[in-house]
Amino acid sequence: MKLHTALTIAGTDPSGGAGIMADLKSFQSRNVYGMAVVTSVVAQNTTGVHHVEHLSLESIEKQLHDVYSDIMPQAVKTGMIALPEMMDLIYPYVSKPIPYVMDPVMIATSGDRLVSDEAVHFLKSKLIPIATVITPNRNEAEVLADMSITCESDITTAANRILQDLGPQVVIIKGGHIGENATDYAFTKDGNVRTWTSPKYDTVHTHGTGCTFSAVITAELAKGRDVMDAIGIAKDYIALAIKYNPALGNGCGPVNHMAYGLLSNGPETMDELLKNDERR
Ligand SMILES: Nc1ncnc2c1ncn2[C@@H]1O[C@H](COP(=O)(O)OP(=O)(O)O)[C@@H](O)[C@H]1O
Ligand SMILES: Cc1ncc(COP(=O)(O)OP(=O)(O)O)c(N)n1
Repeated sequence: MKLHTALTIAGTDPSGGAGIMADLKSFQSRNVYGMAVVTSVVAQNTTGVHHVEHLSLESIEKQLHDVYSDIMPQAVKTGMIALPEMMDLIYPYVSKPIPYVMDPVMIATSGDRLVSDEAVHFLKSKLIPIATVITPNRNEAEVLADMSITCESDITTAANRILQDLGPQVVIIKGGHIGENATDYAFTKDGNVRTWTSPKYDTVHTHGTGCTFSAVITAELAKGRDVMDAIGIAKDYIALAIKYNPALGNGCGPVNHMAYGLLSNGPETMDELLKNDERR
């Protein structure tokens, strides 16, 4: 059996909700063989980030070498890359001719900063220009476009600034923190604009939504799917994953990576599915 392959380069979350753990769950759910290079070991859970330890450049380089010299990924994504030196190291790997999805992770939902100011500068000048897709949330888009975003026309202005000044192929400004619905906006370098909307679920359990959304896009690009179709699948996946979140932990809990696979083709609810499962 030939499987498509995808790589994530990011930080960890021992509680399994965000970072590399969310990425690998997303790849697996989309039937893609997942690989992972760890940049930083983060002690975090649903209540916040409690400790961060960056791996040495030597360790990151050796991990990258061992992946790329053996199993070539068909798409790659980056998440938490905390330091400019790490970005410098990663640059030649993500500039290979495969789709590159960049989640410009800066701050966790808990409010904890995950990358340094210098790293943000490097992200803008070096990594974003070579990205196929970037997926900023509202705060990240504000930093990248150097403006505040309060309404739909601000989203268009910010996206155009990011496309023109920083040069990715596609920018998706995610709507988890803007507006009454969860509307995501994709703008392409050649002037196309598309939106995807789902209800905004009234829940605190959205830990790792950005990681999951960008990882599903990466998995679909690894299969050779068109970018817009990949975003559509990621949007349906994340909406169901949030709607059927397992309400774990004492704070902002993780999403449900089984929901899309179980529910996207049928009318059943998650409760009915679980009942059927218990009877088996
Ligand atoms: N409460 C919610 N209900 C439905 N979709 C949501 C909700 N919160 C976030 N999303 C979706 O999850 C994805 C991640 O968005 P966002 O929360 O803005 O990013 P981040 O996790 O990076 O802050 C987007 O597709 C967004 O529309
Ligand atoms: C190691 C690590 N990487 C990224 C994040 C941020 O995750 P994200 O999906 O943007 O959403 P929240 O977890 O902030 O809700 C993280 N927490 N840890």
